[in-house]
Amino acid sequence: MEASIMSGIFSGLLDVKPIFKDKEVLRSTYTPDHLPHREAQIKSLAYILVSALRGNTPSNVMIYGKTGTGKTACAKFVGRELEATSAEQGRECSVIYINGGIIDTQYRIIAHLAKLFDKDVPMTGWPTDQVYAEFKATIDEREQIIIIILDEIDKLVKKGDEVLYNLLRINSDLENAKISIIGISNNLQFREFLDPRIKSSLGEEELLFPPYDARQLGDILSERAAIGFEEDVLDPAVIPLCAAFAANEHGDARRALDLMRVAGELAERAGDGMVTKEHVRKAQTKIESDRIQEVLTTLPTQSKLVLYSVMSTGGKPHLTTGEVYRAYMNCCKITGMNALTQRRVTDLISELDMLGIIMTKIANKGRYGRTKEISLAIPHSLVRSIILTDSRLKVLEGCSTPLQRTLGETWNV
Ligand SMILES: Nc1ncnc2c1ncn2[C@@H]1O[C@H](COP(=O)(O)OP(=O)(O)OP(=O)(O)O)[C@@H](O)[C@H]1O
Repeated sequence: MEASIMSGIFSGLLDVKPIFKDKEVLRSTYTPDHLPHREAQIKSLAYILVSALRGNTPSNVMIYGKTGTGKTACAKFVGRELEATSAEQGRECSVIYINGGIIDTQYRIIAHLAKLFDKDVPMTGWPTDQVYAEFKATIDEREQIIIIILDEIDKLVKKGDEVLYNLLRINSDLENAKISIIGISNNLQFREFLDPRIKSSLGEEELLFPPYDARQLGDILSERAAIGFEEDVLDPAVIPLCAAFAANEHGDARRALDLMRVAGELAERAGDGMVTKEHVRKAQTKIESDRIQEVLTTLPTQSKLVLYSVMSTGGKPHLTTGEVYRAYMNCCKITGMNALTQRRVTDLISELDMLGIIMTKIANKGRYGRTKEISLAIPHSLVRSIILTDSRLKVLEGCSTPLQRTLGETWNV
């Protein structure tokens, strides 16, 4: 009996017209075989790396560009082609991808590289010199060229630049193997922070990836849609709308692809059989709200407390920094957390403003001078639900009334 109910549920769902042919190709982790509007950058990178096919060490390269401009996709694509061509020629050339935001210490990077070359190095515990020595000895057993793509290289350097310095000068200790680095960063100011010794060898070559415009994003989406969606499920207005939304932000192809995929998921879940402009608009709202949820959950506890203080003062539309600070001090008392200075809290307020969670505006109060007015930019319920999952702040649950009283008024929460 139960089995027949279950199969009934599934057969009902299977009757719905499928939207996706292959959803994976609509994700940002997928590297397509064709990257429209990046021909020039791909050619430049190939021109630099072709030395490897002649047995020479390619120059190191830095790739700059805002998020979603195809830096990673192009570097991986050229890397894949290089490995395939060198294999055809019988040359040893490997291209290794490392995300510096994930593998982010010198030790872990070298241990990870050593492991890729079958040298068993523990992920912690050895002196760093020993890990380097093992890695160098292993790769130098053969004549080979190793190209390391270091994505989010700026995050890596934030924790110290020794690893870059050491990798960039490793070739002088090697006889047979040679290493080249491709660094990727979406921080255009990154170069300015670098030690001059690193700057000159890392930036031997530099490539810039400009943002896409709406027409270019439209072409990228059309190629992806052709392999990712079933035929005739996209309303013709969907791709131009996704492209226009993403071009408005900053020409981010990842955002455009996410919009198109999420719009498809919403259409599929509703059993609509066709993706329309309405689904794209809903997808835009959903992505934005998911982004805010993520930002909220990863905020440091003190920032959460400041945000809660803004919310706890409830219906009052525009708060001054002083009012937020008084509410904050009260929240500190209730939670037993250390109170920061008003100056520091003002900095945290500015950070929350930049993240789009609160709004601040400077108001002119005539002879009283200028003052900052603060209000919440997201629903109270969202702040409440996420903030209160932080165990140190849980005690604030249901404390809104005392907080209002500290401001001497009774606003509605
Ligand atoms: N020219 C293009 N053609 C097809 N797909 C593209 C193109 N440019 C970017 N994409 C796609 O957009 C998504 C994001 O691209 P990618 O990860 O390369 O961006 P990025 O510049 O490295 O961004 P970030 O700095 O955030 O890592 C990927 O799915 C990628 O395949």
